[in-house]
Amino acid sequence: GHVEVEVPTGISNDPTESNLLNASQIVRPGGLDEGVEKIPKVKKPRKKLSTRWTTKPSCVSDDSGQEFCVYTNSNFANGRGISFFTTEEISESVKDLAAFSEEGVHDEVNVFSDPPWEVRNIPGRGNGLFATRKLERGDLIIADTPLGVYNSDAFFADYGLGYQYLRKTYDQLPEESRVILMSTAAHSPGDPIMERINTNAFAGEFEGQNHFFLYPETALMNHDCRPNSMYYHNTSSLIHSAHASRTINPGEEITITYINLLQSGTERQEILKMMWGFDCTCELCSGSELSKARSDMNIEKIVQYHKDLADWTSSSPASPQLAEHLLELYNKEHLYAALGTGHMFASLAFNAVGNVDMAFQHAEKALEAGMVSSGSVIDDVEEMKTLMKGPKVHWSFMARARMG
Ligand SMILES: C[S@@+](CC[C@H](N)C(=O)[O-])C[C@H]1O[C@@H](n2cnc3c(N)ncnc32)[C@H](O)[C@@H]1O
Repeated sequence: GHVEVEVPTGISNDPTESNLLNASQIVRPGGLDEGVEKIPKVKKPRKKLSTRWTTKPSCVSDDSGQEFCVYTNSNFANGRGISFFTTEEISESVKDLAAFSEEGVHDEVNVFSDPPWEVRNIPGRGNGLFATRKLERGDLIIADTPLGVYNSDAFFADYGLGYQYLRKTYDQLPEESRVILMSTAAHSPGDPIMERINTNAFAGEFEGQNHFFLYPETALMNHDCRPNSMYYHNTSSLIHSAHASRTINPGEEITITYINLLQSGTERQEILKMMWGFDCTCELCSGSELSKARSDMNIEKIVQYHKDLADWTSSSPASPQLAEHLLELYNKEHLYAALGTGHMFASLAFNAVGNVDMAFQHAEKALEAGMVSSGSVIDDVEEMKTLMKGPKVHWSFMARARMG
């Protein structure tokens, strides 16, 4: 038969598509695990890891004969459970991930006994997270594992049968987790599981293919075009964590971005309306025409500077001054989550003209910022570490000075 489910949209975790930034064009991907390193260790009794599916997989094929099956492990993450709707090959490789092979990997996540926030319902935007304590840049806000991971190729242009398989991903979870999943919002009527994926799931690459990840607690965060937190999704531990990207005061709503922020206000509003059904009334979107026009201009400049700084040909206008200007623009635009990228660019730009001291200083700041940056930025961590070990043997050293 066919899997016949419409394609969900998904809050993107894909750096090439709609992360805040895409700095990794010029750098090689590095350690994807940095995002969770600093969570404090708490000893807790833990259940044994199990890589065995707790329900017999049920499968369905598409037109080309590709099979997609529902795989559930109800013991995952200390009994929270997880369901995959993906290929057999991926279901096999998943077993080697830290999420399934490292004992205690989920002991500090999915714990919401004393969070620094509370859930409040705001007319016009549903539930949201509001800070109950003061948070500083880098502080952990929320970390959870997905209840569902769905291969995007398992979604086709029609409905019906496919929904039955989505339903299985849900039915096979432990009862408590089913309640949590159903308590997430759906912004359109339709199939209850499909619509929850549509409204809440994060899109990202997983084992070489695009998938949607449903993190039900993280899903409580509303969108802001100048968010005060930044998330990072670890595809090995399957932990999604959000950290403050600036100081957040008690009572303030904690927000993330659903989209690439380096787009004009009009573009942002169109996408948010189309994909999540709301008119963005964040501070930036409801500002004066003049302030919005200024912001659009700054964003255009930022996008151009990114291109220039990532361009290592002799015609590139990149320079340390240009990188410093980029950092100023991030601050002006309150794009605090992007500062790590700015420092990374600055470090390379200084090293490229042989200013090792400044290259080192910016590399340090880039690493400091790593925790509050998006996945693509964290990939740059290795790059900065290598540069700090030996700026003069790093590929960027004098790279622009030599071009003359
Ligand atoms: C991932 S959920 C966020 C949590 C949701 N508000 C709830 O009640 O569970 C996404 C949905 O929240 C609403 N939403 C998110 N950000 C919003 C915003 N800035 N303004 C209005 N509605 C928003 C939209 O309905 C959107 O489809």
